[in-house]
Amino acid sequence: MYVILEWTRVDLGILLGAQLQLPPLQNRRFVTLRECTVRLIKMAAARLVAGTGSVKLPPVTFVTGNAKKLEEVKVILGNSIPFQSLKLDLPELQGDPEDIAKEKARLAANQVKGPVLVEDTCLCFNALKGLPDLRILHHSYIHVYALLLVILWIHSKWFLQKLGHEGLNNMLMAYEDKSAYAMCIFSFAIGPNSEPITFVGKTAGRIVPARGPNDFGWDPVFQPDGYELTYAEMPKEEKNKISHRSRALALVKSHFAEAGYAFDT
Ligand SMILES: O=c1[nH]c(=O)c2ncn([C@@H]3O[C@H](COP(=O)(O)OP(=O)(O)OP(=O)(O)O)[C@@H](O)[C@H]3O)c2[nH]1
Ligand SMILES: [Mg+2]
Repeated sequence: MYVILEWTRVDLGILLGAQLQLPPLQNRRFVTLRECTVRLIKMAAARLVAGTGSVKLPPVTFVTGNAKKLEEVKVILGNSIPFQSLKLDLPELQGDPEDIAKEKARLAANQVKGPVLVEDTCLCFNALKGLPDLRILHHSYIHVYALLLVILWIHSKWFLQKLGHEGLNNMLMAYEDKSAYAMCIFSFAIGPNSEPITFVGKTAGRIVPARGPNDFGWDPVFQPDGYELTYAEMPKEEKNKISHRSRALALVKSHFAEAGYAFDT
């Protein structure tokens, strides 16, 4: 209640808002009791889970074998979370995307023996019933060519490389619905023996004939809703504002702010 009363005083309101990660005041003078309570409970719960206040963590290791992902993560995270990167080729797992991300985090934490962040990304075609984990088409191929199941299961990355952008478009040729969404799941594990948690970001769009530089996966064929440009054609800053990756990382940042982890520097 104290928070609510004092929130109307802008100076203290801003201070408390920063502490509680409340939405900025902007056009409103009040913040609801519910918002404050939810934030306080989430902070307390996150701190309890993290055991912070007493535990100091080494910097988080972002584990990926993908240099383009790393480039984007560096820009999006900036200095918000102390992290270093490690290039490891983690196995290309199959299954439910959140389970994949968690398993990647477990594998990475076992190798790093400390806090790790990993991510798993997929492109989902709505015409193909938004098949869960249409991770660059290997699942959609399964949908269309069930007999290739075993081969595709094994060669998910190889499959993307072989199919190419034209192949992605051709897959939807029989469908009017070209809509799709890009999904990114980050998973954070505090160490080898802790249960990883996940953060999901999605961006809706559609599949178009390839346009723009061809230096990152399916960026040239994915045009986000509300834009005339594909991810590949957009300036990087623009993609980073609306991307599946930045949306997932916004949740990661909130979690770190709420948990209040203390880091060794
Ligand atoms: O056009 C794109 N825009 C993106 O924003 C994006 N993010 C990932 N990808 C590609 O999608 C597959 C995911 O597989 P993936 O999540 O297992 O990644 P990866 O194996 O490359 O790295 P990692 O698993 O070591 O982190 C890989 O082929 C990535 O190149 C993207 N393509
Ligand atoms: Mg991978």
